Amino acid sequence: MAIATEILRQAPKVLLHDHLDGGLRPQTIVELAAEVGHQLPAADAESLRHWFAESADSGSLVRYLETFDHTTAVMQTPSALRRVAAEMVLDLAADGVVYVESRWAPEQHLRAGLTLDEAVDAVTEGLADGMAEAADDGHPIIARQLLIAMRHASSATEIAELAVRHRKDGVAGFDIAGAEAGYPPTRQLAAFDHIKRNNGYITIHAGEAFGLPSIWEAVQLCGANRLGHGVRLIDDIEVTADGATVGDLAGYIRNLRVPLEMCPSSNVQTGAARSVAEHPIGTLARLGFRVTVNTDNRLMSDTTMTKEFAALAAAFDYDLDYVRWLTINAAKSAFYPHPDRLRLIEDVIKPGYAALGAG
Ligand SMILES: O=c1[nH]cnc2c1ncn2[C@@H]1O[C@H](CO)[C@@H](O)[C@H]1O
Ligand SMILES: [Zn+2]
Repeated sequence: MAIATEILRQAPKVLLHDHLDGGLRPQTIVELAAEVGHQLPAADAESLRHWFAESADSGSLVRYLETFDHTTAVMQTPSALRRVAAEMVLDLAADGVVYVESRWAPEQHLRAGLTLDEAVDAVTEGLADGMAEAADDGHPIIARQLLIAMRHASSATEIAELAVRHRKDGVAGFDIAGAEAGYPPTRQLAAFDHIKRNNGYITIHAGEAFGLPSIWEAVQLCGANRLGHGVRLIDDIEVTADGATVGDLAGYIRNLRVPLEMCPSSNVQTGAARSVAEHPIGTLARLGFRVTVNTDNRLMSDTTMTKEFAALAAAFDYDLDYVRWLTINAAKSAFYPHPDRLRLIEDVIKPGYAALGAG
């Protein structure tokens, strides 16, 4: 039986892969664009919402990424970054998210003269605003950030240094994003090396628009502690009538519990999966990989954590206990101190599901 949407919304959820510049409220984009004189492809919030969802639904990661020109364009000042970050926290809290690591690429927010550090400070303040307001509303949430270096750019080491410098401000880790084909993770080896030398945490977008070599480099050469997407890991697995044959790379990832940040709706839009029902998450979860569920870009995919879980529950017949398992997977995989993670699981997640009759 399908889980009621309202139950999924109330269930505590942990979100590890959500782009700050992929989750703006359409109305906020309209207002911020008017302030800076940025020309939008649609005039009002509703048409803009449809424009993003339709344009991102292209079957190509490269075209999907073009839509971000219109979100980053309106996120160039401290007040805009702060507002967008605060609203992100509030929207997620209202959707039942209790912990989020929001990711964004500071280098894309310097066009109006901000320094990298000023940009990070603005987002840090926005996250604090959002957390305070959400707690007042009765929806407490912990919001941290991950800094992204764009994989085609040459500033990755500078961004890695920025991430280390702002660790005490809730910068939980470092990632690379952008077009994957032609930009292997090892291109940014020096940046990953800087993070590792400083005992920082790494997640890498890999195995989304490119296959196993990208995942292998990310894990074995760049030191990824988690994988963004990783859907193509399925290429290393052969499902047989009586089980599955798991290749060496997939076996390594499963054995060492490397978390997979899976984003079903986003993958259908970029063509990494044909449909949610055919998404590798079904097989990977069944085979015991450390699978987590994520939104990637709520604006572009017109999604929420509740919607992602509803789509998965419908496709794979998941019950609330399964949603709880996926949530605990995510909590265990957070770049958050271990004692805090345990507290989140024991004091928030488990009681939250118990109150809804699961666990
Ligand atoms: O699914 C994805 N794969 C690769 N890159 C992405 C994805 N979603 C967003 N971005 C890229 O990350 C930047 C910083 O947040 C975005 O501007 C977008 O270019
Ligand atoms: Zn992503």
